[in-house]
Amino acid sequence: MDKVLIRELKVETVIGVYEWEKQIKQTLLLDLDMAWDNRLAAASDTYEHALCYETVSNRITALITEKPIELIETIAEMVAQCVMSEFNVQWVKVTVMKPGAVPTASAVGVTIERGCI
Ligand SMILES: Nc1nc2c(c(=O)[nH]1)N=C([C@H](O)[C@@H](O)CO)CN2
Repeated sequence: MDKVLIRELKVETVIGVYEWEKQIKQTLLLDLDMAWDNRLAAASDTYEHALCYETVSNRITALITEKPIELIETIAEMVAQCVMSEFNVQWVKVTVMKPGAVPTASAVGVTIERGCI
């Protein structure tokens, strides 16, 4: 199955379980793999048939920054549900990384897959 990808989408937001985290913004990095049949867009060279990674990126950024969230698991689930319900994507893999959360790791994170191909 074809896919449309977003890599290392950087979102600054209030995220975390501890009190001090609720007072600051931190950086999240998101990777998305979205199942999408790219043949129609390619054959017609028509934007309307493409899954627009820019539109998806903007929507996800708005969604994540709407309100404070505690867990990156919640972010991953929100993003997956949004992409499937608003963009007609049948399968999505979402990775949410929180660089800096564990100083001795370059990043920590979660990955989920939702839907079926
Ligand atoms: N599985 C998770 N573990 C932890 C999370 C999380 O969102 N998912 N969050 C924290 C704290 O917010 C941490 O990032 C503070 O540095 C700890 N563990």
